Amino acid sequence: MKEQYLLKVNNLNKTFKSKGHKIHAVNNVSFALKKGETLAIVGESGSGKSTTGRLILRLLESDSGEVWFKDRNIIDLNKKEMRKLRRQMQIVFQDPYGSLNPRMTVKQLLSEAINNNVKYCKSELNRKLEELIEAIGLNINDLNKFPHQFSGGQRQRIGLGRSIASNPDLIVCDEPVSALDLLIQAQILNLLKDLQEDYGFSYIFISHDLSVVRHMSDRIAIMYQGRIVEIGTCKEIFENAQHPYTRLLLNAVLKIGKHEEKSLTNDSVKLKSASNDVMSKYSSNDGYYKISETHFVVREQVS
Ligand SMILES: Nc1ncnc2c1ncn2[C@@H]1O[C@H](COP(=O)(O)OP(=O)(O)OP(=O)(O)O)[C@@H](O)[C@H]1O
Repeated sequence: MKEQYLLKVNNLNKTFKSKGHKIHAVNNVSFALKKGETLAIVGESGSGKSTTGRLILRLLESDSGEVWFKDRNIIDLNKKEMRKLRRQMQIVFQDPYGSLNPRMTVKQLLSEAINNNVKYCKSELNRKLEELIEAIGLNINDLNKFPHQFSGGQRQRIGLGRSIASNPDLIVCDEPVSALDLLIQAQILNLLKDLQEDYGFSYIFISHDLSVVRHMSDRIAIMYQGRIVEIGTCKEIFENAQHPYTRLLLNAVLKIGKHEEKSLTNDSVKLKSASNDVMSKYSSNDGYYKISETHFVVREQVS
């Protein structure tokens, strides 16, 4: 793998079996990510975004494909090697509440993450705790509180604190703001950007909402039914989208009007029926969509 890429994903595949049906959740997905870069993965519900994120961190095992992180194909690593590497690859979930142990104080939650695979002495741990609580915009007095004593936005800050505690290189953010109201969303997005500036993380930012990723991302990958159908810089996607499905997602954002940039993609039923119309051109007789390779839009070829 070339030096400049932190992560390179090659032909990743994952199929699930559900009630006798086979679902190709991730279908030949390839992309690369540079150090300090943010790549957004956007698509409607069920398009395979979360599965892609989980495969990259090996929270889920792929059927085939490669995931090069720095100079190693992590698919080949054993459990012990992977556990060690996980300090460098973290995930932030939509609902941090589910991943925060309600019986642990913030101090315990953050200390556990700081000490993950490394043992710090007490004074060094306290110094790291202070630095971390300040970085996520909480107060030193908050260290003794429990998760239920915080708002949703504050809980997301704690989740983020746990993810950055090991100073990772890559953070997969899986819909990190979609459970929050608009004002709090903006605060968390700003925090993510500030942290990236200070610490140099690379982000894979998963969202169903193009308007959320617009000010966050260097590049955007559009996913539809397990495939990346278009990938380009933020400017290219917003100003010169090539794929009909990308244009459909953009229409959903822009329909609201110039002044209030808010996405209609939350209305997944409406979007689903519209996308079925748009994509029916590419549909095969057996009911499964086949997006021909010629409609896969890549502007930069990665090697
Ligand atoms: N453990 C599983 N077992 C069976 N099917 C699964 C499993 N996980 C995901 N799927 C299916 O794989 C497809 C992709 O799911 P995935 O969660 O990756 O999509 P998504 O784009 O992240 O959607 P959402 O935003 O709703 O989470 C969906 O059809 C989903 O139902």
